[in-house]
Amino acid sequence: MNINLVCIQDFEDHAFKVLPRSAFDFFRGGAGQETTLAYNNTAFSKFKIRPRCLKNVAQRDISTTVLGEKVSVPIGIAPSSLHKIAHPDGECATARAAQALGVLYTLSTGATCSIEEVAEAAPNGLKWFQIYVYKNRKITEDLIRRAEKAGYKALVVTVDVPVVGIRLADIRNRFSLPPHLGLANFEDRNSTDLMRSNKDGSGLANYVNSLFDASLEWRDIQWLKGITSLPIVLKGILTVEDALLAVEAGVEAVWVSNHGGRQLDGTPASIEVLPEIVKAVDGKVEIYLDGGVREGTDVFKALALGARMVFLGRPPLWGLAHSGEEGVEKVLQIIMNEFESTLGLSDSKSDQDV
Ligand SMILES: Cc1cc2nc3c(=O)[nH]c(=O)nc-3n(C[C@H](O)[C@H](O)[C@H](O)COP(=O)(O)O)c2cc1C
Ligand SMILES: CCCCCCC(=O)C(=O)O
Repeated sequence: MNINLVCIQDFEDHAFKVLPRSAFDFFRGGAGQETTLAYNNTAFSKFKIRPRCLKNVAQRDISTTVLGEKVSVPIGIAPSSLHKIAHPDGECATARAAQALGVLYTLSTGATCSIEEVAEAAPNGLKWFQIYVYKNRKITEDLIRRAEKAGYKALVVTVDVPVVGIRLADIRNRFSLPPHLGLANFEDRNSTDLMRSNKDGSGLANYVNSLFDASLEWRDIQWLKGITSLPIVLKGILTVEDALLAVEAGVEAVWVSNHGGRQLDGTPASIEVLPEIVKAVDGKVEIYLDGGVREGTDVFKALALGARMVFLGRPPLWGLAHSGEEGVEKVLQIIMNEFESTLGLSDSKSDQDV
């Protein structure tokens, strides 16, 4: 391990050097002029930490619980697709690293290792499964059955991708699934081949816009609740109105997110809208946040503003690109250490004090 890589930005800089350009752009990029992507990365600096002192922080506990399950830290791994583009071990390596550190891992529908392979690679780690709703509902239902059977503990339903965001870099690069890789959760080659059809731009956009169900409505959450007993987490909420509708729909948690700036450009940073959502939801369900979390101080700020957990999207991918499982572990350790240090320096013993 290169000891010069001491923060998450160092791992991103390293990934820029080693990944093919279209892969790096796919992972890093956002939608449109990337204003939301940039807000996500800068908005944390608007919030300042008020440190207290002399409160005996010799013993610090960074663990917490999420939907009733113990995790070693309130930092989880957000779902992201196509990990084998970053490293041949793909999502199995990411899940193993998460398991080693007691970190919650969320597997994407668009993974390059299957639901079952990841469950086998990290049998003792806490794992959630992220689902997209397909026009062909049977596809979604089958994925849910497999996730239940394989021991995933919650369903993360992503609601901010009725169509794919306009990702200019992917269009310019004609981004597509490399020929040696497949969408491991699908045996049907025809649909996977849609992701390779990049003559007019992004193959990923062709796939999503052809297959995902853009007619999804709030009442479909009842359909999902009716076909699974897993807790449901709604990912991609950015307004008080939708957070309240989510609570009314009976979901277990709301995940505040703008999809890492990859969907609608011009939306606020997720950390900006967190306080109003927390206030409106008033403790009725758990609230999580992702988008631009890169340092332990960001974790602290999100918790102080009412999030129960934060999630990392790109950082594990940078670790994976560096050295597979070991690199993901290193990235996680860095931010866990930073968070523990922030607790100490602000005179907090645990997330209860934040
Ligand atoms: C390369 C990449 C692929 C992603 N794939 C998915 C996905 O399959 N499902 C999903 O719900 N979110 C996906 N996301 C969004 C992340 O879950 C998360 O919301 C976002 O990356 C958080 O922002 P951050 O990267 O600044 O941490 C993806 C993000 C990236 C960067
Ligand atoms: C099954 C393919 C999923 C592609 C969507 C990936 C995604 O959400 C992203 O941001 O990229």
